[in-house]
Amino acid sequence: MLIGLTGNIASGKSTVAKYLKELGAQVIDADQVARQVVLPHSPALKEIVNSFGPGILHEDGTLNRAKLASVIFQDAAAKEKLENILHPRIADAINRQISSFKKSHPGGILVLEAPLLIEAGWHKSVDQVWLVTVDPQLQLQRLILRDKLTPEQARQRMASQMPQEEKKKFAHVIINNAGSPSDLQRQVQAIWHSLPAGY
Ligand SMILES: CC(C)(COP(=O)(O)OP(=O)(O)OC[C@H]1O[C@@H](n2cnc3c(N)ncnc32)[C@H](O)[C@@H]1O)[C@@H](O)C(=O)NCCC(=O)NCCS
Ligand SMILES: Nc1ncnc2c1ncn2[C@@H]1O[C@H](COP(=O)(O)OP(=O)(O)OP(=O)(O)O)[C@@H](O)[C@H]1O
Repeated sequence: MLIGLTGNIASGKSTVAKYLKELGAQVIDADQVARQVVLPHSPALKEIVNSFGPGILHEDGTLNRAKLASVIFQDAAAKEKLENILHPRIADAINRQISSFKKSHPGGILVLEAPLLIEAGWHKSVDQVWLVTVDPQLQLQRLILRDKLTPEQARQRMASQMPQEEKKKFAHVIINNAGSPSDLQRQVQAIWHSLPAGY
């Protein structure tokens, strides 16, 4: 069974994924895969330099993520350009991991944690969509605190994603992260234990 775990920025996906791992789930983290495809000398990094210029790299040849973020989160065309370079490669890498999991764990549960699961259309390939939701005020607070962004930068990042209300239409399970971390953990445990027997 493949579960697509999604939610907007700083909604709490990684925290949910951490609790799921404690329960024995295997998790693929799409943000992590996105980092692997842009390692130095990768074809994706070369394409990014061709599109955004050599100034998008640090002196040591690694991607300057903060600089790229400041470009794409205030320019929808630049964001689309980056996604066109990265998403096919991220999808290929994820599909390889899914195939290998299915071979090694027939009938097992695999979680794909992906912020853009629905925007990228990957929700069509999973068995269930689990959506982590959070009130925008709390989301803003948690995002500023975690990533040390200005309120303006945080708002730009939030505005670059599909509104949470729209995502609810695609969700089989909604995990409301308005409470404490232990409230969240209890919800995750309850959902996990309600999965059909055999998984
Ligand atoms: C712009 C980049 C370099 C910023 O890197 P940074 O280390 O600051 O952030 P990180 O990668 O940890 O992402 C943090 C969060 O930003 C949001 N986010 C990232 N990319 C996007 C995007 N293209 N559109 C909307 N939100 C995004 C997600 O909620 C994500 O969880 C990086 O996010 C990136 O390469 N994005 C493009 C690839 C992508 O679409 N990744 C999403 C996973 S499929
Ligand atoms: N219930 C909660 N109470 C307080 N803080 C929380 C709660 N849930 C998550 N957080 C904190 O909020 C921040 C965002 O959570 P998390 O990193 O899990 O979100 P995310 O959805 O994975 O974000 P991203 O899309 O950026 O990867 C983190 O600093 C996390 O520790």
